[in-house]
Amino acid sequence: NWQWEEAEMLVLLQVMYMDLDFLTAFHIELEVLQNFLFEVYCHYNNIPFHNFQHCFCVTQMMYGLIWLTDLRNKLGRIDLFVMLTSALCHDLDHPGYNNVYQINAQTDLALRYNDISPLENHHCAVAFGILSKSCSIAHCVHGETVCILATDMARHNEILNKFKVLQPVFDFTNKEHKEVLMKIMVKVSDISNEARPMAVAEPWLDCLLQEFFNQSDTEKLKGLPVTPFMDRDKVSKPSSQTSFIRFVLLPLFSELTKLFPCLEQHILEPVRRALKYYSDMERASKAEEGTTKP
Ligand SMILES: Nc1nc2c(ncn2[C@@H]2O[C@@H]3COP(=O)(O)O[C@H]3[C@H]2O)c(=O)[nH]1
Ligand SMILES: [Zn+2]
Repeated sequence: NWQWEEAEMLVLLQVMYMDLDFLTAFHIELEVLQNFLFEVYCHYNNIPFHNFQHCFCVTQMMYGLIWLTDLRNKLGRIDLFVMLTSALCHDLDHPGYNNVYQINAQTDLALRYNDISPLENHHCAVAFGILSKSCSIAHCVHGETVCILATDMARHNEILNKFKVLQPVFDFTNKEHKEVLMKIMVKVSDISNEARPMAVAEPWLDCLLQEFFNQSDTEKLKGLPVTPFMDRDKVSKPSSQTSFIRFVLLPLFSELTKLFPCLEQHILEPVRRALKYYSDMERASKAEEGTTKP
């Protein structure tokens, strides 16, 4: 992904919408789609991680997953449209400071949304604003809200557990089952950097840590509680990744792979390789620490 210019990413997003037949199915004029995509681009901030490039990667992953899992023949066109559009809009106007910060710093967003998923509610509100300008794209806004709100990691276990329970009896025609799968697909796409080749994934980790450290530095400056996994004095690249992969990525990705075994090589294997890479790095840095200590 690092090779694409912003204008190229906009064209690629357009191709994804065209390729999934959304323009014909929903009578969307090409110019309306282009204006919509440009508005989305304008509403992402220039911050280290939650920027337009992240939005592009998440949408691209969703597009890839839809093809790999043959969801075109399992879900309705509108469901696919909701998933791709949710991926596109899921971090709109992200300020670079997470929900915990919003709540502790009592920001306008936290006050507006009563401390309940302030960021995700804001991403939805900004998405509404953009979607309402182009009504031929504003399909099933309810579905998009549900999927975007599901990206709050505070709800991770709730959503994963729901999916686990449905897994053995999963039915693509059941509305409730479908909704949980759509949430899982958006969540998987959102945190899928480690499923990409290492040369792509590692710079993303640098960007994420830059945003994390920026938040914890601000928390220290303002005397707010310091978010431990963002503290530059406590986390390193390998420590951050080994626990994230073990406790978040592998459990989530394995569950989706049970429903779609073909995903094993695409999302599980690269993540296992990444775990080995960062575990080796962690061991090496511990060994080095051991030899340099007086
Ligand atoms: N440590 C770690 N956290 C990640 C990674 N990818 C996503 N996340 C976290 O997962 C979260 C998903 O929702 P957010 O975008 O709020 O913030 C994201 C990060 O906090 C990763 O590769 N490593
Ligand atoms: Zn995201």
